[in-house]
Amino acid sequence: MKVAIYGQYYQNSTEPIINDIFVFFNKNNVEMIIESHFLLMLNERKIVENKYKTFTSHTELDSSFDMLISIGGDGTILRAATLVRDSGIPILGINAGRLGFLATVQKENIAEFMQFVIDKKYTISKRALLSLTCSPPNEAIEEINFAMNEITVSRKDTTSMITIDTYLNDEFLNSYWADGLIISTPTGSTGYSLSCGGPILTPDVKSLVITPIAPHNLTARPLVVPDETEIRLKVSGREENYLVSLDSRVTSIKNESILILKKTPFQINMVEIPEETFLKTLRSKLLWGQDKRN
Ligand SMILES: NC(=O)c1ccc[n+]([C@@H]2O[C@H](COP(=O)([O-])OP(=O)(O)OC[C@H]3O[C@@H](n4cnc5c(N)ncnc54)[C@H](O)[C@@H]3O)[C@@H](O)[C@H]2O)c1
Ligand SMILES: Nc1ncnc2c1ncn2[C@@H]1O[C@H](COP(=O)(O)OP(=O)(O)OP(=O)(O)O)[C@@H](O)[C@H]1O
Repeated sequence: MKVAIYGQYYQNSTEPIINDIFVFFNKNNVEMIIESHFLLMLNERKIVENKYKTFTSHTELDSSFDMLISIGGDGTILRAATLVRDSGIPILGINAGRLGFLATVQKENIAEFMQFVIDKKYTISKRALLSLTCSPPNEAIEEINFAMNEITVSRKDTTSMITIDTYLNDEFLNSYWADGLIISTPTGSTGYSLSCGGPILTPDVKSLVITPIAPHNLTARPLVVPDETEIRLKVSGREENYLVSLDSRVTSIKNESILILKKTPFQINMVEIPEETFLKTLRSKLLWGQDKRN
């Protein structure tokens, strides 16, 4: 078995996590290839010997890898997805962060959960992604053109709201007058969209959510549409530019550009361990069942 290991940060809590993973995988003859910046951080603190092979970019992650293990929070998983891209390599997230909606394996139970990995007792949860075409083209988007959570347009350099003309499959939907608009995948429905009043979708639902950010038309509400829908946006406002973000990556776009959002032809495979299902994560992160009155 061959796994890629990825993390963005080093903190004191990293050492025991790394220790648990490395002891377990070495004992079970699992080959580990470590992302080069992460290995450098670990080497500097003398946590890991220098004998491990490294990878530096997505081009080195091929089908010979069985899995990528992401050590961090949800932000680290979003970055891990940009390494894996369309290779199909499943991602398993070990939660060293705070919320850990996507990074589901808790750091306290690493050996137990890694045994599921070795025994192949896990399922794959396929996550639909969104991609963006911008006219005129925008280079910043083209390098990594997909979002696992959401694509957001939002106002820039101003408190003045923007107007977002929105079309679904060429049919006019609405002109949102708002701080911005979020187009979320089912995965992203528990992220930014949820904070703006959007519904939660389970990851296997074949839909997208269109959620306005603080709309001034008070009747504007989150809308769920089929994920085959082509969504076209045109933004206008007092400033010349506005922001577009794909998950954590942000760029500036000129007003009146045409944005077309579509589901990508590939998906990201997330590893789901039997005891750490989406519903269990939902219950625990949203504190469902904690109200002692029922
Ligand atoms: N007001 C908000 O809720 C808000 C604002 C901006 C961005 N975000 C989210 O943050 C993501 C970018 O992450 P970052 O690390 O760069 O920013 P960050 O460091 O500000 O983290 C944002 C928070 O969103 C959580 N999060 C991310 N994806 C999630 C998901 N699918 N389900 C539930 N929670 C999720 C993370 O756990 C973290 O607590 C965006 O894709 C967006 O979904 C949320
Ligand atoms: N490799 C790591 N080792 C130890 N702690 C980490 C590591 N990576 C991340 N963390 C901790 O998790 C925090 C958040 O990480 P990250 O940016 O990946 O997630 P996030 O998007 O903020 O999500 P979350 O709210 O789930 O933590 C970091 O500030 C840090 O405290």
